[in-house]
Amino acid sequence: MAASAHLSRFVDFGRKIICVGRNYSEHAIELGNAIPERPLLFLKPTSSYVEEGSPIKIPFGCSSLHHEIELGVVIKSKCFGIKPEDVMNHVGGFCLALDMTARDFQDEAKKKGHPWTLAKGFDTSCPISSFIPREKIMDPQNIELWCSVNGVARQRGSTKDMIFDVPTLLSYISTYFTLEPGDVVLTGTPSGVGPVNVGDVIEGGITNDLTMKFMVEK
Ligand SMILES: O=C(O)/C=C/C(=O)CC(=O)C(=O)O
Ligand SMILES: [Mg+2]
Repeated sequence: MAASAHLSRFVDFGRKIICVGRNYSEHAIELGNAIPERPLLFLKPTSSYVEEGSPIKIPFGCSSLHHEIELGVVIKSKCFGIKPEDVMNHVGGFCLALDMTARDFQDEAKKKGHPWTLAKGFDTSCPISSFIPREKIMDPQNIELWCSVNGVARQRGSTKDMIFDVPTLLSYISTYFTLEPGDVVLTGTPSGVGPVNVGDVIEGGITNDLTMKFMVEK
């Protein structure tokens, strides 16, 4: 099946987008957070997906929209309570994603002890690349991720530096959520997150391989 057909499958299935936060110590530190002892999870609705060719929209009232480049893991088969050594059998492939974050909304929510739903789950908060078949990424812990804004480098990191690796994350998540075909797990962002404004062009990629480009609009 063509890669694009796989993409429409996982988007059309419209299951869950499970996100991991603070999974790179340099990023946890840059925002003044402690290193987590267990994976920190939150969800985005599938209405947050946006594909290349459509813009990222700044949510109403947001004055600090941040980019976060992340490796996404696409689930191919239903599983629950899976051990780390078995969980990769349920992975169909990967994708690149931006966990767009209304940082001002998030800061306010953090102060009040409120959930991050508005900060992380608004429409267009999950720009996503085309599907990357599993065979193209033999080792998900050896991927270089980068992100630039208007051609200026902002983020560059290696998935080697994840605090919790992909099998550990998926196994942990599957202890609490049934993972289903089409679910996407965003594995956290390396350091270098920062603001974007109307008219900016965000590009992201995996070294020497897939790239994606999104324009920011009001
Ligand atoms: O706690 C914060 O201030 C911010 C945390 C995040 O936005 C977490 C992530 O989404 C991430 O690390 O990728
Ligand atoms: Mg993130």
